[in-house]
Amino acid sequence: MEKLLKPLRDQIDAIDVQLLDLLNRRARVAQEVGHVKNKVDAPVFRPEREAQVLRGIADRNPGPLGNNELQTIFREIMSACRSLEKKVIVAYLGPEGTFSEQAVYQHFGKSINAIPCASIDEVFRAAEAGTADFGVVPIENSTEGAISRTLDLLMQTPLTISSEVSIPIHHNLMTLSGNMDGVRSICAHSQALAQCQGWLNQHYPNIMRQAVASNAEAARLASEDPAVAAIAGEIASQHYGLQVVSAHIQDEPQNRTRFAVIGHKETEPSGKDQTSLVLSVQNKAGAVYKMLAPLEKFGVSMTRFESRPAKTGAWEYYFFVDIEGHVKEEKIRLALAELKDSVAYFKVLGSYPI
Ligand SMILES: O=C(O)C(=O)C[C@]1(C(=O)O)C=C[C@@H](O)C=C1
Repeated sequence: MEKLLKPLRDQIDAIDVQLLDLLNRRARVAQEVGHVKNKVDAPVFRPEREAQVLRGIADRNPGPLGNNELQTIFREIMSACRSLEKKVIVAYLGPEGTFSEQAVYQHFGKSINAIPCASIDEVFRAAEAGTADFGVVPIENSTEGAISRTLDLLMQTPLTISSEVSIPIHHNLMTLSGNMDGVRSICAHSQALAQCQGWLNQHYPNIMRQAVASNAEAARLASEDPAVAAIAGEIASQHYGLQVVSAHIQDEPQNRTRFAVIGHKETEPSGKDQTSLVLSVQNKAGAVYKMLAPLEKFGVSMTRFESRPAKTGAWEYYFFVDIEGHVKEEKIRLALAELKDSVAYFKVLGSYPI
């Protein structure tokens, strides 16, 4: 066998030499880009450009490598090249081992400084104060709906949404021993407990459930106490030395969470974008219908519509609306100008690639 492998491995070695040369050539060009940007104080991280590069890879890919795998590789190549210009600092809802951390690396690649924060509020503060270039916060879960704290803070912040990341959420039940002998409580973030409640009711109806600050915190508790089981993602089990008792216990197999990347910089059009808005209208018959009329008039598609109580006690609502297109596109500009005139509250949260 070794005899057959040798010439094939020689081919791989020769290709790797070429890849090495090409990667470093690419990195040197990125350094030049960095010098050009430096002169005019332009942002290093350009989400619209990275989205275009990744789309281009998928469009031109002849295989046999899959688009997802190639995009993961190119994400890391860009992350490494970008770090030669500047290592971006990203604040996220920690501790380490959470799905938020996974979202951070999926979006920015590994060549960054990732800073775990204790709360969603702290992520906003870090990005607002400039301690971090960007913040990553959960915005919506496909099973449990909106993350209300994030929506409330998005309304108040001067930051804009510069990108969005969506990741599959797979929950696992884990303990130190890998079985449930002697376990008296199951700990997780309240969202995770809610996302697994059907499974828990069926399999462990008599074990107490306890909501804690994060799934990673639950994993940390389980790593210190054999009577505690945690529900968390795979990274947390590795991080805290736990064994998975049951994998993929979420009630909804397609469970996903969307994260917003927030920062001071607005994202330029990438050719395939969406815009997030917050709107409200007076509490009158037909007001919501009228609010949306300009979108229909200019042929703008709405991809999300979510209402939140305005906390006035008067049955008034804020509407979180996503539309297709970028604020810099003529059609969107016209539709929003008209919409703005007809509503009581109007805020553009950001335009970013989809
Ligand atoms: O095109 C740029 O602006 C670059 O800085 C290069 C590059 C890349 O490696 O392709 C790196 C960082 C940016 O976020 C976008 C792309």
